[in-house]
Amino acid sequence: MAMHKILRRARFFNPPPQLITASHTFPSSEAHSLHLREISNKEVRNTFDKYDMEGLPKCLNWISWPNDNNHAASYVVNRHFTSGCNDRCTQEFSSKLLKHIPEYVKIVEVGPRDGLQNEKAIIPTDVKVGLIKLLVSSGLPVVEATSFVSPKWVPQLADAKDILAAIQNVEGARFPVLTPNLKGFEAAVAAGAKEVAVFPAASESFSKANLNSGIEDTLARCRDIASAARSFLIPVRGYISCVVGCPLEGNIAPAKVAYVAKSLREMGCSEISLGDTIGVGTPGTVIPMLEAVLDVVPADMLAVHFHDTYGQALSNILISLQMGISTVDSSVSGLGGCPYAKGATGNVATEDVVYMLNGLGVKTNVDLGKLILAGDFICKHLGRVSGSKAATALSKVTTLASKL
Ligand SMILES: CC(C)(COP(=O)([O-])OP(=O)([O-])OC[C@H]1O[C@@H](n2cnc3c(N)ncnc32)[C@H](O)[C@@H]1OP(=O)([O-])[O-])[C@@H](O)C(=O)NCCC(=O)NCCSC(=O)C[C@@](C)(O)CC(=O)[O-]
Repeated sequence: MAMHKILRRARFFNPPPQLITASHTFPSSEAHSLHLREISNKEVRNTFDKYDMEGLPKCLNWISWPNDNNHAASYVVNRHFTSGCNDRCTQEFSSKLLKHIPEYVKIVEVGPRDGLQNEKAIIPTDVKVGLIKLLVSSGLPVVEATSFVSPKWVPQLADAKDILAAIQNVEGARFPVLTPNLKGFEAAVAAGAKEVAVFPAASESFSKANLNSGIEDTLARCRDIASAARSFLIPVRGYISCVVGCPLEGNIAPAKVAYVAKSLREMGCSEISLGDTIGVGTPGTVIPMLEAVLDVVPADMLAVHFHDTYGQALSNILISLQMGISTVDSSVSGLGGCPYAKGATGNVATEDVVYMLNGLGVKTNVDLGKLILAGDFICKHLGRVSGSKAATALSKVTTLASKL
């Protein structure tokens, strides 16, 4: 195939990695063949210039940093794979399918808490603190740091006090912590917490399994926390677990979720996060649940919290955005799972959420390249590959770039 055809085709497969892959599949005997490993950057630039390909200057910038991994990664991630290259198509759709999508989405990173709480081997405190700092440096506005729960119930988070002490001077993000009862709330405040979260469930059985108390007793404890928090001017987030399905009871009726949401609102929670704890929801079950909750709590007070057990999290998030919700919980590298919800896998990966939002032209202020570095850091420590599809794909791109 003539080189200009290869390049023209490459333009439609706009991201550079595909361009590179394509180049490897064509014979280097071609007059202007683009065997990137064998020709210099200058020659690559000349080849692109010769064909005056629209959009390719972006590739050239990228190629001009071949030996700087971070640069290449950050370029690919931040410039090439953003809505920037899709502006036209985003605008076309915006009046129809995307008209309710918010311009900005607040991402609440729950990796250090929800992501790690289920890990069996105890992770050193300084690794958790290192992770939190990397997450903050990626631009995430809220990083849920830990939980002040019973160490007998969640041994992994027994170092909650030390974590808060170590991040007292970290600026740029808020660090809420989970508190199941007044004991936990008092310990959190003493350790310097400025925001807390309570976490009742919409399922009676799960509530008992997770908190050793039923829904009503748990709500009473939440009320105690909310009232104590008011006197400290501490905002309280209210989670609801099992909003579409429960590992013990099966399907959960939307009315039950709305009841708990209304109770949390009435006790003064500033934000209510709807948790699909075991990741069974699909848009088919999430929509009626959200409709019921939206009857009692406005969209700007709601967040969604999807686990990705069945691979449905991104579609559920998209639906939630279309229904006016603009706060999304996620966990770097898709870490996570609840120790009291058997079979539940990780939260939706933050990298995947940011990638999707970038593609939609929605602002998050998160630097995907830096976020991927945070994911690499914790995955290396855990000896595990990332659960994020976007991070995995983009890391391959970076590897290719570093070989150029
Ligand atoms: C609520 C309790 C404590 C009740 O547990 P309990 O056993 O009924 O509590 P208790 O009051 O009888 O006390 C038992 C022991 O725990 C101590 N204790 C009591 N409270 C605390 C505390 N705050 N901090 C530290 N220690 C505490 C207390 O002092 C006592 O110590 P002992 O005298 O035996 O030495 C327990 O069930 C618990 O800690 N549960 C937390 C479980 C948890 O963290 N699960 C995961 C988070 S939820 C989740 O993941 C869902 C979510 C939010 O992410 C949304 C989603 O994904 O959908």
